[in-house]
Amino acid sequence: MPTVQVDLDDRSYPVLVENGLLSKTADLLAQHGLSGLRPAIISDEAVSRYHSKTLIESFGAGNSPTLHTVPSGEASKSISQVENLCREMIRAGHDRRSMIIALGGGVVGDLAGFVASIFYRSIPFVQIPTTIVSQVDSSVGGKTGVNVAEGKNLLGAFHQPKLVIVDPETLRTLPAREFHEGFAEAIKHAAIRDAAMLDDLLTIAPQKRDVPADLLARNIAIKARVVESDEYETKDIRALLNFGHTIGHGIEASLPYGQILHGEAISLGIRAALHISEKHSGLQPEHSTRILDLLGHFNLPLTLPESIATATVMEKLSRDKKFKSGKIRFVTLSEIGCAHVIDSVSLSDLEEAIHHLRG
Ligand SMILES: NC(=O)c1ccc[n+]([C@@H]2O[C@H](COP(=O)([O-])OP(=O)(O)OC[C@H]3O[C@@H](n4cnc5c(N)ncnc54)[C@H](O)[C@@H]3O)[C@@H](O)[C@H]2O)c1
Ligand SMILES: O=C(O)C(=O)C[C@@H](O)[C@H](O)[C@H](O)COP(=O)(O)O
Ligand SMILES: [Zn+2]
Repeated sequence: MPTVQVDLDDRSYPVLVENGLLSKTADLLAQHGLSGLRPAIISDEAVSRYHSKTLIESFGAGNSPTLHTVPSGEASKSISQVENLCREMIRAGHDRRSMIIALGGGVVGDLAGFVASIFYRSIPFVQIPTTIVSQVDSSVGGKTGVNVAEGKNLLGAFHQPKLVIVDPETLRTLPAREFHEGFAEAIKHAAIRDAAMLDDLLTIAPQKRDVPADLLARNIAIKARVVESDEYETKDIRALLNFGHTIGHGIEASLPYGQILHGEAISLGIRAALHISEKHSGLQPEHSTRILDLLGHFNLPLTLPESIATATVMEKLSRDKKFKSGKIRFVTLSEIGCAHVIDSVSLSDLEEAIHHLRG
């Protein structure tokens, strides 16, 4: 089975990628030394409706997990849901001998991972991602957390999962819009590290919920290699995974959470970052066009909704975690596959790039 090993000393773990793995979860946990822990599944209502039965049935009669759900969508990535889930788990008798299984997209993974990082001062967790965003990106790397009105992911912790189980078959129940949005992150990985993968992504038919396991695994491996070189984002290497996110997060936080999906906001953020890359890093316009065409292939937005004011995006992005001492650190491409963090981008460059998204 395609497996991506994430090597992080005593926090290392494998990412297993194969159709049908969801129904084998209990055996996989046992094979990875996790069967002695009492499982609590955290999911959202839509994902739970489709997939929690298969997961729970994998445990048979013994060690049956408890199930805790939140409403579907970005608004659930909140500190109030963290408290609800922790209290529900305490009432269900969970303690330090428990583990969390996050079953869902990036919202569930980030939320459940954060709960795991603080519950009884931290318990282990396993990711079972069910969207493209979460399969290629959020389930790997240990960034967990929640949003606040002031901005995206501003509260959180680094907490690596013990195991990631990717079952591409779970994607078959994803609505079209949610399937498409995930490709913004997959395209981001190719754009920063692997030009050839752009052509492989173009072979995916956007109307089908079918992504080859080996292509998923290769895309996941890009993220894994970056995380291994800079787990805590202190060396300007992991920050490269933020390509498209400075303006993208600003756009996402400018509307009530969930109105624009994360991948959709990142598609816009990538277009703005390409524009800045042409001005500041010598990116050739035809390279931008290649990436924009691929975003278009997955029906991703490239034009900013009129209802979003530039000033609001500027205010939200001012809290970007990459900024240091008020200085903007921005991720650009000099060519496809070559990303850099630069500090020559000014506030007026950002404003101009947001304006560019209106055309
Ligand atoms: N931690 C990280 O490194 C990281 C990386 C990328 C994104 N993120 C975060 O991930 C979040 C976005 O994740 P997402 O795009 O997966 O959103 P999501 O988790 O909200 O899922 C999107 C929608 O699809 C539904 N859904 C999920 N899986 C389904 C399935 N298999 N069948 C039917 N419906 C399904 C969900 O109920 C939800 O309504 C954002 O909060 C973003 O900040 C985190
Ligand atoms: O894992 C990372 O590092 C990333 O930057 C992945 C991003 O796709 C993801 O959206 C992440 O949550 C953004 O990180 P943040 O630190 O800017 O919140
Ligand atoms: Zn992202």
